[in-house]
Amino acid sequence: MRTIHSLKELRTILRGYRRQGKTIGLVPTMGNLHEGHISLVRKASEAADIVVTSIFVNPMQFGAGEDLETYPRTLAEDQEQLEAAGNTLVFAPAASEVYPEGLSQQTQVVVPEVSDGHCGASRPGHFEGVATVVTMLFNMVQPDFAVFGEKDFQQLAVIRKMVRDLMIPVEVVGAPTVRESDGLAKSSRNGYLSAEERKLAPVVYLTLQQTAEKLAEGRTDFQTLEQDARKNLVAAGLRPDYFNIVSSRTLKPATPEDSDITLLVAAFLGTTRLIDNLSISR
Ligand SMILES: Nc1ncnc2c1ncn2[C@@H]1O[C@H](COP(=O)(O)OP(=O)(O)OP(=O)(O)O)[C@@H](O)[C@H]1O
Ligand SMILES: CC(C)(CO)[C@@H](O)C(=O)[O-]
Ligand code: BAL
Repeated sequence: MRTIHSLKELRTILRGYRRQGKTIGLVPTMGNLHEGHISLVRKASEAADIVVTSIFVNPMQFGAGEDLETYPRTLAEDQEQLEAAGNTLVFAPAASEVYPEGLSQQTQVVVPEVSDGHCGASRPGHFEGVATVVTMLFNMVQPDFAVFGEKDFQQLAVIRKMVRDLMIPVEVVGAPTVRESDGLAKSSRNGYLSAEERKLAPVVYLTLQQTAEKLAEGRTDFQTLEQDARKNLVAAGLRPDYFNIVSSRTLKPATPEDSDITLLVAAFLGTTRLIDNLSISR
């Protein structure tokens, strides 16, 4: 497995693979890898000859006061895990390689509507940063397909819409959320939790499950269910950012006619912001 920092070198190597007729799968990440990321790499390696995992903490998707500076950077440990998972190339560029003219000069990709609510409302500019860097990664790697986790449900919806609208010739593949044994979705940011907070964290998934059960029983009083879920999180010591019951297709508030419904949640435990989701069909 090779680690490449320069775009020029990446392009040269990938050109060689493409000439040999090899298929390329991309797994975009911000590093500090865990079993969730590794499941994406394994999925990619089942379908592609060459798997490229990018590791880049993208400054454009972080807002003021967020954790850009403190976000864990653990390249050596990440490389070990990737090697074991059958990854071919690690692309770990510096910010100056991705944004040579800085952020303010950068063209941006805006994906309206689907970016608007939920995390998009709480983190203004976040999905513009994600859509822009993912477009750039697609242009840098030119993969046949790219794998993204369903843990970041809205992000996946934004990327799918962007690829459709801009006719980007990359297949977007979703992969299920990998969880700890107590249900907590694996996330790099779980590492910020104190031991005490970590014990409380499973309530996020538990609340999703309890609400999904009520929906499966046929309840359509969505606002009451959302309020109850928020109260449940508060009672457990969390500070909910949002708990929204939406149409899985549009991410707009669910209606009683919707058969595919997704529950989206973001909540703070201390200063750590956790996100999760659960989809049901009824
Ligand atoms: N538990 C998980 N299961 C499946 N995929 C995951 C999981 N966690 C992250 N991913 C996916 O891995 C890719 C890279 O995500 P990222 O590097 O932001 O990891 P993260 O652990 O979600 O970090 P953060 O704590 O910053 O949200 C994304 O497509 C994301 O959806
Ligand atoms: C897709 C991504 C790598 C873009 O920076 C990031 O948002 C992430 O890790 O989910
Ligand atoms: N996994 C989403 C990346 C972010 O929170 O910035």
